[in-house]
Amino acid sequence: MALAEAVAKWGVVVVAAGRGTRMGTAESKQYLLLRDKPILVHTLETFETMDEIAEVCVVVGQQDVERCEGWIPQYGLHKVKSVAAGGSERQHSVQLGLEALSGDVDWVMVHDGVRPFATHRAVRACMAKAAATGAAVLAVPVKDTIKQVNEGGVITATPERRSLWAIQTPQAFRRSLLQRGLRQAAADRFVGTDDAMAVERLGVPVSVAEGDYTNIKITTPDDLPYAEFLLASRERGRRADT
Ligand SMILES: Nc1ccn([C@@H]2O[C@H](COP(=O)(O)OP(=O)(O)OP(=O)(O)O)[C@@H](O)[C@H]2O)c(=O)n1
Ligand SMILES: C[C@](O)(CO)[C@H](O)COP(=O)(O)O
Repeated sequence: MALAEAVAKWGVVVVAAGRGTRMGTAESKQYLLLRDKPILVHTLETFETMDEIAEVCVVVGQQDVERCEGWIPQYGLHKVKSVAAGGSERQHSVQLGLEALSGDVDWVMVHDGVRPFATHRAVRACMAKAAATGAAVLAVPVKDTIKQVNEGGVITATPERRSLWAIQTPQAFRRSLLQRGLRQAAADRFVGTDDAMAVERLGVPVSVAEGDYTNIKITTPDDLPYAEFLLASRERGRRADT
C-alpha cells in the first residue's frame, strides 16, 4: 500500500435515500431482503472488515433514520458512525453524507447502498488509484456495442467501443476536491448521475480503476435473482477458502 494511502483517513458515504421506482416494490429496494438481511446491510458489511476505513456515513430517507440506527448494534456495523437524512437527488444525498463525516476524514469514497457485491480487491484498487491521482472510480469495459439513438428510435452514432466503460461505485476522491465539485455543481444548478461528474466539470481528471462485472447496482426486478445467485457464489467461495 502507498504511504499516502496508509496514513490517510478514509471515510465512506453510502447513499441509500432513493425511492427505487424502477424496482417498483412498495418497500424501497435497499430494504428488500437478500437471503437473511436487507440489501443495504450486505453493502455496509463490505466496509466493516477493511482496516483502511475509519468511518462510514449511511444516508437514508428521513423516515428510515431510526430504523438504520437500530441496525448498528443489530448487525454489528461498528464502522457506521452516522446515519444522515438524504435529499431529493442522489447528488444531494452525497453532499449531506459528506457533511456528516468527521472533520479529520481527508479521503472519501461514495458508494451506492444497492451495490452489495463490491469486492475488497476492487475497493482497494479504487482507493489506490485515487491516492495516486486525486480521484478515481471503479468501472468495467462495456461488452456490448453502444449506440446513440434519437427520439424517433433511429441510430445517430456508434461510439468507438474501446473507449467506453460502464461506471460503478465506489468513487474515491480527496474530500476537499469532491466538496469543491459539489459546491460548484450546486452553484450552477447542475445535477449529475455520478460523483465523478462534479469533479470532471472542474477540469480535474478522474481515473478509472478496473472493477468486476459482478459489482451490480440492484435496479430492476430482474436483478434480484442474479443478486441471490451472486450471494450464493460468494458464500460458496468463502466456504471453499476455509
Ligand atoms: N435522492 C436519492 C436518490 C438515490 N439515492 C441512492 O443512490 C443509489 C443509486 O441510485 P438508484 O439505483 O437510481 O436508486 P433509486 O434512485 O432508489 O432508484 P430509481 O431511480 O429507480 O428510483 C441508491 O442506493 C439510492 O438509494 C440517494 O441516496 N438519494
Ligand atoms: C453512480 C452510478 O451507480 C454509477 O453507475 C449511477 O450513475 C447511479 O445512477 P442512477 O441513475 O442513480 O441509477
